[in-house]
Formats: sequence, C-alpha cells, structure tokens
Amino acid sequence: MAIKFGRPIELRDTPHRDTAAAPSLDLTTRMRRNRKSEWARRLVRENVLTTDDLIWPLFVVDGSNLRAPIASMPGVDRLSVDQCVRDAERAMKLDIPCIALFPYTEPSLRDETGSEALNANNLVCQSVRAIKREFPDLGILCDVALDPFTSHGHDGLLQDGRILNDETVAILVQQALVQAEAGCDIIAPSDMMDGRVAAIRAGLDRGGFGDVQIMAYAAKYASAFYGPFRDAIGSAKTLTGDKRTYQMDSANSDEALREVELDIAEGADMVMVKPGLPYLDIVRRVKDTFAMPTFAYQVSGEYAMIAGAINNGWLDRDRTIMESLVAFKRAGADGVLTYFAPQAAEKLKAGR
Ligand SMILES: NCc1[nH]cc(CCC(=O)O)c1CC(=O)O
Ligand SMILES: [Mg+2]
Repeated sequence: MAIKFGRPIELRDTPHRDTAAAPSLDLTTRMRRNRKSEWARRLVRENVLTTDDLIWPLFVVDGSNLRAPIASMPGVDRLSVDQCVRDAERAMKLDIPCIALFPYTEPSLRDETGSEALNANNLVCQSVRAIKREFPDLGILCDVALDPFTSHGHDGLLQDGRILNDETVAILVQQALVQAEAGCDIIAPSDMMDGRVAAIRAGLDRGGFGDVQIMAYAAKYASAFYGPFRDAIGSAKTLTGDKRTYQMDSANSDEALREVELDIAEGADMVMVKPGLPYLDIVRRVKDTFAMPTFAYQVSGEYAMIAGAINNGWLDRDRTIMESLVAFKRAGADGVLTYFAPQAAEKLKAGR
C-alpha cells in the first residue's frame, strides 16, 4: 500500500460520504457547502473588521477625575481631561488608531457666536495637548462646527432665523487653526456650510499645517439619530429649530455624490457619510464613485438603540456589535466612527 504523509493513500482519497443524508434534489450548486464549518467560512469570508478600522469618539467635560454618565448613551461617559487621557491610553492598548473629541461646554461659556470655539485653551485643545504629551502616536480627530459653543445650538452663526454661510466659514477656519495649533491630526468639519473645506485647507496651509488632514463630513444628513449626542454636548435643550437648511434631506442620494465631489475638489483627504447604518446605500455609492478613503459615523442614536436593546437582554451584545460594524466594511467603508470602538477592539484582540 502506498504511504504518503503517514497515511494510506487509498484511505486518504476515500471521499467523505454522509450516508445518512443521501441527496434527493439534483443540485449542481449547493451554497451551504462553503458554510459547513468555521474554517470553511473563514476561507471564503469577504470582509473583515480589524482594530485599524475604528475611530473612537470621546466627550470631554470640565473638572478632574470625573466620568459623568450620559442617560441616553448608556455606557458612554463625559470625561474630564485627565480621564480623557486614560481612555486615550486604553485606545493605544487596544490598537485603536484614532480618537475623536467632542466638548461639553459650560452654559456660561456659550454665546451667540460660539466664541469659546476659538479659545486656544478650551476643553478640546486642553485634551489634545494632554493626550499628545503622553501618547504622541495616537491619532486625534477634532470636529469643526460651532454647535457645542453656541447658545442657540446651531453649527453656524444665526441671524434673523437664518444660518449665515460665508461668515460662519471664516470662523470655522479660525477654529481649525486653534485645534491644529493644539496638535490635532485630523480636522473634521461637520458643519455642512458650503465652501468650508477649501477655506480650511487654505487656512491650514497658510498657517504651516500642511500635514494636518481633513476628513470632511461630506454627506451629513439632518437626522433624528443625533439626539443622544446633543444630550451629551448639552445642546439638545437649547437648540432652536432644526438643522435642515444646512444638513442634507434624508430622502436624497444623488445629492450626496455632489456634496462628496465638491469636498474632494476642495481638498478633503477623506470623506464621511453620516449617520451610518440607515445610510449604507450612500456609503456604497460614494465608495464606488470616488474610490476615496471613506468613513461612516455610527452615530449616537444608533448606539442608543443597540445599547438599549442589549441592556434589556433583547439582543446579544458581542454579536450585535460586531455584525453592525462589519456591515460598514461590506458597504465599502474604510473605517467607522463608533462609540462601540473599545468593546469591538477588545473582542477583536481576544480573537475568535
Ligand atoms: N455638528 C456637530 C456634530 N458632530 C457630530 C454630531 C453627531 C454625532 C452623533 O450623533 O453621534 C453632531 C451633531 C449635529 O450635527 O447636530
Ligand atoms: Mg458640502
């Protein structure tokens, strides 16, 4: 008997037969064959989520040694600067490449024009400096928009019930410069004013920040799913009206391509679609059309829905989180901003 690798070839070549289930349908193709075991599923898996795909948004609040829960985002806290540094350390340990910072501004510091946004020592700038001091290799993304700083909760200047575009852009350029000065790596304009990417790019370049990247919230929809975020930054109660004159209509899709095209032409290095899961069709169109580094934001309301159901025992925690995140990869996203970043990274690092 011929011996190869220690086993009789005749035996090795005997096909495995499941005699108990002799097929009665005459099918050439049976899709289930490739799903028969974990190793076989791994072999044909088309998309994978890794820790490299994650951006973790954090909320900063004044104080020290403080972690203040946010009622509508169970499991997410507002962090004082020192605690923000601790979570930055956690991000480093979990191989999360980048965090995003959002401030809760004291009501007394909010005004009509959002002037605190330009304070080089505001909470965001303090956090960037503190984190960069300890963890220079962690990427930091800062949002550019005025809503955490304005008394009326809008992203731009409000005059006679209208949001001024060009006047707002001039302020956003200053805000971007203040954040770049603090050490921010990625400027992420989330305001949806027209022309802001070009203006910010020019401002950064003039200021000597040619290496600072821009991730444009290019296709950002006027969404009910931002509710918990507005609780977190304290703009929910003060917001007058809604943001439908500058954020996109959720019924539109072609318009997203025009928005993205403009932001790319204006110098965006990366583009974002927001919200996430309800807009995966937009992610796919954007990726297919422009082949740009494309990100999606799984926003606060999406987090609240999933976390709420998990906490009620209605959905399995790990499986739901991982399924929701790989969906972004399947849709063509290169990465996801998600409040589940640490949970997902822990799960990924633990392996299967
Ligand atoms: N312009 C600010 C901004 N940046 C990110 C979000 C939402 C993020 C989330 O819901 O998690 C918002 C809220 C808004 O536009 O009202
Ligand atoms: Mg635009």
